[in-house]
Amino acid sequence: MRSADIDALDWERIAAELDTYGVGRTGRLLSDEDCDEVAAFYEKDRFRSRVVMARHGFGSGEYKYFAAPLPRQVATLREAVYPHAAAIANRWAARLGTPTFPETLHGMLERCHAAGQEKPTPLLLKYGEGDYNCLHQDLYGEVAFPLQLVVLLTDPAEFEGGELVLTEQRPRMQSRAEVVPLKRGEGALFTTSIRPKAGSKGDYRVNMRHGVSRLRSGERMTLGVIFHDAA
Ligand SMILES: O=C(O)CCC(=O)C(=O)O
Ligand SMILES: [Fe+2]
Repeated sequence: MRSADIDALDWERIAAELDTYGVGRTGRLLSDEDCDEVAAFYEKDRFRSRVVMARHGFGSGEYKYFAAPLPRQVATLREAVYPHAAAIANRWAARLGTPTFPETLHGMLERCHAAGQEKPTPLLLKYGEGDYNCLHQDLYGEVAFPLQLVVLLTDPAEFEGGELVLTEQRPRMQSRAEVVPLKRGEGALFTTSIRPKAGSKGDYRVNMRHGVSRLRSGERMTLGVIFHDAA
């Protein structure tokens, strides 16, 4: 997809869903051809590290962080989605009374690099039967952008289970879960950790985590796009 296609997504709806639920489906971000091309990188030499999730207690399955330079499709997505995500992040920052974020990805990455966070964080994740991803937050240092993107690369007809799950921890209340069904090439923009939520007595802070439920059969691949770099 070109950045004009990304600009043409229904950002008003996506932002409204993020405000209410902490996650919004974006609609299609990658063509089927791009999904295949991005997934095929998994077997190529384009990564800075590979994580076998079971070794760290993160779940089961594996993922790889892309090395710089990022593949064209990934770089375009990260750059083109960022300004729309930053508009949402900055409205949240105003509500939370926290510092704002640069308007461009370039500005955000400069801030990361100045803080010693220089490693790219976009990643490919691969799950087979029985694999899952424990609830977590993708924070890699002091500098953190509050939203991130995930794109489903596999046709959902090719696997069972393996749902993207988010939990929302509310002060002095029980946690709420949200499951996000995605089509192939579709993305979900979601809260990395803290967001403001409107309540009857004004805004309060909720803490979110995300993960993936157990894959019952088949194979599932996703592209994760995190907007802050890692130390
Ligand atoms: O595979 C998924 O749907 C979620 C992966 C994930 O944890 C991420 O993109 O940060
Ligand atoms: Fe994650």
